[in-house]
Amino acid sequence: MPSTFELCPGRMIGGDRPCFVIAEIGQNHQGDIEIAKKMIKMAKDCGADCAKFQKSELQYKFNKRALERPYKTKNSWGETYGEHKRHLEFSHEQYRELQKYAKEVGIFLTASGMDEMAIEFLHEINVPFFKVASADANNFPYLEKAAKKGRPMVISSGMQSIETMRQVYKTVKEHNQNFVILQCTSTYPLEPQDVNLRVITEYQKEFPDIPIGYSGHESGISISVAAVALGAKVIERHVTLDKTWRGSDHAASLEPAELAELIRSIRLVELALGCGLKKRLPCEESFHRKLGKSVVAKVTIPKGTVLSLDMLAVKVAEPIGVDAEDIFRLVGKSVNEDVSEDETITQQVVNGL
Ligand SMILES: CC(=O)N[C@H](C=O)[C@@H](O)[C@H](O)[C@H](O)COP(=O)(O)O
Ligand SMILES: C=C(OP(=O)(O)O)C(=O)O
Repeated sequence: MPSTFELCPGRMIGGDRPCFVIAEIGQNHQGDIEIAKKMIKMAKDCGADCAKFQKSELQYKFNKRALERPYKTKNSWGETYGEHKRHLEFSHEQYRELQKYAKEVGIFLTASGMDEMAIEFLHEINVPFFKVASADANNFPYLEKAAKKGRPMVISSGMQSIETMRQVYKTVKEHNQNFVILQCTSTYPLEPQDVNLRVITEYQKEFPDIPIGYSGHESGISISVAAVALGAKVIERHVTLDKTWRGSDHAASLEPAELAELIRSIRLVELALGCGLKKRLPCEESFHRKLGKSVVAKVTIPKGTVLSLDMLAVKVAEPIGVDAEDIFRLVGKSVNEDVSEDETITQQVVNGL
C-alpha cells in the first residue's frame, strides 16, 4: 500500500489526501526579495500548499571553471555563470526573512538544496521537507546525507534512468521512510512528446509503498492535471509573475491565473476520481426513474402463462417494472393476472420472483 505521511506539519500526503501543490519560485524572483515575497503571497492566494526556492552554496554546487564560464545569453544576469548565479542567490539572512514572511502569509516554504552545504543550511532553518532537484537524484553521497537528516524528501527524477531511480529508492529508504519520487523531464519548455506521464504508472509499480508525483516544465496546465488523474500525489510547477521576464524558466512557468486554474482543476479531478465502487448513485435515481428500462409485455399475456423470452421486451415504461437486467429471471415463471401488450411487467404479477 502506498504510504501516507506528514510532508509538512499537519499536512498529510499520499493515499486519498489532496494532491500537494508546490509553487516553484526557483530563481524567477530575479534576485529581488520584494518580488520573492510577492510570489509567495501569489502562491498562497492561488491555493498552492508550498512556495519553493532553490538554495545553492555556489562554491559547493559549481567548480571554479563552471562559475567562470561566460554566460552571455538573453537570460543572463552577469558576464559569467558565477556572476549570474550570485545575482539570483539569496543570503541566509534573506532566507530567514522569506521564511518569516511565508509564515505570516500562511504557506509552507522550502527550497531545493542544490548541494550538500545548502542541505545543511536548510536543515538549520528547519524547512518542512527537502526537495531534491533532478540534478542531484544520482548524487548518492548527497542523498544519503539528506536522508539521514530525517526530514521528508521530495525527489525529482529528470535526466535519470529507471536503474538509477531504483538505486535512489533503495538508498533513501534505508535511512528515511518518508519520501516521494517525482516523474520529471528536465527541459524548458517541455514538449508533450517528452513528458512521458506513463512513468508515473511505472513508478507506482516499482515503488508501491511511496507516493509518486510529477514535476512539470511544460506550457499550460492540462498535462499536470492528467498527472493527478494518473495518481500523482505531489505536483510541482514553476511560477512567475510575468512569462516575458528575463530568465531561463519564466517561459515555461505558470502566471497567477494559470496556477489558480491548475489548482482548481486538480481539486475538481480529485473529486471526480471518486472511490471506484460502481453502483447506482442517489444523483442518478430521478434519471433512472425517467429513462431506465423495464420489462414489458411484447404480446398480450393471459393469466397463468409461463413466460418465455419471446413474450418480453425492454422499454422505458410507465409504471416502472422489473429491471431490464432481470429479464432472464422471468423466463419459466408464470403471471398471476392478464398483462396487455405493451404494459409493464411488475414484480407483483410474476409468481415466485
Ligand atoms: C535542472 C535544474 O536545476 N533545473 C531547475 C529547476 O527546474 C531550473 O530552475 C534551473 O535552475 C534553471 O533553468 C537554470 O537556469 P540558468 O542556467 O539560466 O540559471
Ligand atoms: C530543479 C528542480 O526541480 P526539478 O528537477 O523537479 O525540475 C529544483 O527543485 O530545483
